[in-house]
Amino acid sequence: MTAANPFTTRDVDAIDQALHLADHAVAALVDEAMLTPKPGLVDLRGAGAHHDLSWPLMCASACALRSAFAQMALAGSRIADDDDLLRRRIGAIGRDAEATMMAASGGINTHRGAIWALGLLVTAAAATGPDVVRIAARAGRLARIGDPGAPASTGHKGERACIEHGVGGARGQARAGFPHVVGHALPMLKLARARGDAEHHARVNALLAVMATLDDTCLLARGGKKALAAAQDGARRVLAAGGIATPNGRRAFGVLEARLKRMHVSPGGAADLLAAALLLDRIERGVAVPATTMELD
Ligand SMILES: CC(C)(COP(=O)(O)OP(=O)(O)OC[C@H]1O[C@@H](n2cnc3c(N)ncnc32)[C@H](O[C@H]2O[C@H](COP(=O)(O)OP(=O)(O)OP(=O)(O)O)[C@@H](O)[C@H]2O)[C@@H]1O)[C@@H](O)C(=O)NCCC(=O)NCCS
Ligand SMILES: Nc1ncnc2[nH]cnc12
Repeated sequence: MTAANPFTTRDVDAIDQALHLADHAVAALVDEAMLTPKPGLVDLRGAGAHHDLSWPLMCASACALRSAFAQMALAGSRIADDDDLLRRRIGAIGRDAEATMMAASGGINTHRGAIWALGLLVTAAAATGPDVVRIAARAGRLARIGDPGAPASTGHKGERACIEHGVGGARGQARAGFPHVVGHALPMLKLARARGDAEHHARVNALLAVMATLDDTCLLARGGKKALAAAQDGARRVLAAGGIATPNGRRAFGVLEARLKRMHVSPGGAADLLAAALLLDRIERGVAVPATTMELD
């Protein structure tokens, strides 16, 4: 006698979809970590303006988050008719994911902003299908819902920078429906590919398009308004010179990179939003998940 299978075909499909979205999220984080060159950030050349990070650590942190992203995506498809409950559920998974990240990184903040952004996006994608505008809009709606399980204050540097400088930070970006992802990174990725930039150049240009106008609390917390202005101005100059694929753009990129290095600052928020854009790009294009990421757990 065989035991009855407690799972319906719908359950199995939802689990498959959740794992697939989680693999996309991990792959997007790994692609972001390894993208080279990035100004002030960890890349294959080194730790940029950071003293405690490296690309293998960023990749290990990304891989450790697979299960959390899958749980969020599963919640997104299962709790489709009660957004308040869904918000509470993914808040709890997100806080657990932050603890998982800290355990994987030995206590270093590798991906807090990314858990927030990509977590909301995989949750939304599980219920909307591959339309990136709808995914970002639904993620924004979820981010605007209060979470009674969240502490009144995180006490993090980002929150303090938001109060001090009057900016929205990671929360504001999500609540607005990820305008820098949908309106800056993804269009630049498409434009750069269309004009024949190599894929890694297209991705660097997408990062610069985010940096050019983002109120990045990672920069503000470390170097104040001066650092933010240097990053925004430098990114605009590279893009105005034709982007990283051109000789003038590369020269401007060198100037930007040297300036951020001197100031010991890094655009960590823009890096998270690039990863968010790479996630949506993968979903939109129906990219096959590479076998290496499928086998990570
Ligand atoms: C909502 C939370 C993200 C908490 O936000 P809060 O502002 O309170 O905390 P921070 O962690 O300080 O800031 C958020 C991180 O988001 C990134 N970021 C910054 N600006 C923006 C922006 N404009 N738009 C989007 N994202 C932004 C940025 O992350 C990157 O920087 C980190 C590295 O910074 P670094 O200075 O090196 O490290 P620190 O440890 O801070 O300092 P040092 O000691 O090393 O000097 C790196 O992690 C990048 O990811 C900001 O840091 C969220 O945590 C929250 O409330 N979660 C609760 C769970 C939940 O509700 N989840 C919902 C489902 S997902
Ligand atoms: N590549 C990177 N370097 C530093 N901080 C980051 N946060 C997210 N990605 C990052």
